[in-house]
Amino acid sequence: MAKIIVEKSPPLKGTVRISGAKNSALPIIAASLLSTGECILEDVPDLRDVDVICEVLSSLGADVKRVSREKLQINASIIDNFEAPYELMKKMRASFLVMGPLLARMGKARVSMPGGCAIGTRPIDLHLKGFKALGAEIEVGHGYVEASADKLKGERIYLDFPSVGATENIMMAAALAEGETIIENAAQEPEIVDLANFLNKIGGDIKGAGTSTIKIKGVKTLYGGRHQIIPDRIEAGTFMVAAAITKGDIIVENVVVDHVKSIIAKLKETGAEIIEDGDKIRVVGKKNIKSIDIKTMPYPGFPTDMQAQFMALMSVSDGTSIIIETVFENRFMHVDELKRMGANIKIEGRSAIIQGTNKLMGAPVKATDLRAGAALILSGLVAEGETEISNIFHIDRGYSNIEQKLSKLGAKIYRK
Ligand SMILES: CC(=O)N[C@H]1[C@@H](OP(=O)(O)OP(=O)(O)OC[C@H]2O[C@@H](n3ccc(=O)[nH]c3=O)[C@H](O)[C@@H]2O)O[C@H](CO)[C@@H](O)[C@@H]1O
Ligand SMILES: C=C(OP(=O)(O)O)C(=O)O
Repeated sequence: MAKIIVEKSPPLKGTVRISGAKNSALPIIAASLLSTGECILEDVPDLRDVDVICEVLSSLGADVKRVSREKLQINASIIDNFEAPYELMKKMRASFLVMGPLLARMGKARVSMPGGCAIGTRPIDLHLKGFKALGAEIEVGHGYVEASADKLKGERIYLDFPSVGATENIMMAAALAEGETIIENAAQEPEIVDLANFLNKIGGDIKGAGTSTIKIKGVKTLYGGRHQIIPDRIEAGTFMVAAAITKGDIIVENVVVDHVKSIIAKLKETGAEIIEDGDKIRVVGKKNIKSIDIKTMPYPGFPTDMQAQFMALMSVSDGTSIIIETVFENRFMHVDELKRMGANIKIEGRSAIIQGTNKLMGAPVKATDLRAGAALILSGLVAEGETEISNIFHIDRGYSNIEQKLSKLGAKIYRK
């Protein structure tokens, strides 16, 4: 099994280009199932998760081609299967996003239950509540969810929590429903806006994405179209933390500044200097990293997907920090691994109390999930000696060419 080795590195310097967002690409690829024409998607990141969702689409009968490293051509004019099997679903939870499009397009869907994962149980009740409200009959059994409807009908749906996946799945199902669907307490993440923009480009009628109320007028047919995926705000944030933790000077380019406001605000609190310039952000790390408190929240709050990376940064800060995780109930798996490297962290319920130290030590550690893996790489950059990270398939789910991108900035990192 391959490992990533990170050695204590000099302050990182240079420019890094951010790839398209994983969390936009996945629902947009799933949404291509709604289209009867050809969809061309640009800036699709070269990631394991993207390969998996493409495999799911192919298994349903869609024609999916990677015409170049970051460009996909999807033709779902013929879909001859409405079942997404366990073998593919178990590789990635986000595969459940094909449920809404399949139901809308075929009137039927049979999709394996996604199951829990390292960061929490991650139920799908809100997705199912939405499908039911649109008129679908739902049956759950033998590890599968089956949904069927002669015709989906628009309805007003209130989400008890602004779930990203449920908002996306309901939005996709409602795009071809009869009449208007209103999602209240919808997720407001930039990836929701990107999905709505894509659906509108191929003939959909969606308003309000990016606010807590989304109105979807169902249309009869969705056609083909071309769309460029937005930049990955979490990849951008991870490199911004790399600049701060190594006390380096990095320009992150291809980033929407508005999407990383909370990350910028928190980095400034740690003392880092941030210079915004169009679609570029320069982060200059300072000698002294100030301790700060963080609470993860749905967008526009501080993203849970940046929690582990900031914990790595707080581990080498000048005082005591508190991080409260409110989005996932079990997203502290990286704590034990960071402690193996000398970090001083205590968990109390949903809070982590981090006492900064100036002495992290390289150690054999394992990536327990995607962002945990990123946090271990960041810690490895400043730890004495060598950090050997296993279970790196998690990292490959969401970071494209991470060793190459970091090496170009001067990091000592390689895969063996
Ligand atoms: C592919 C993708 O875009 N993944 C992102 C998406 O995941 P995902 O779409 O799975 O995250 P959700 O917003 O749905 O989950 C947030 C919270 O809501 C709960 N919940 C969710 C659905 C449901 O039916 N019932 C329920 O209780 C979850 O267990 C969790 O505690 O948003 C998360 C929160 O920003 C990010 O961390 C993930 O990177
Ligand atoms: C939790 C994440 O992704 P997923 O929802 O695909 O597991 C993530 O990107 O950090």
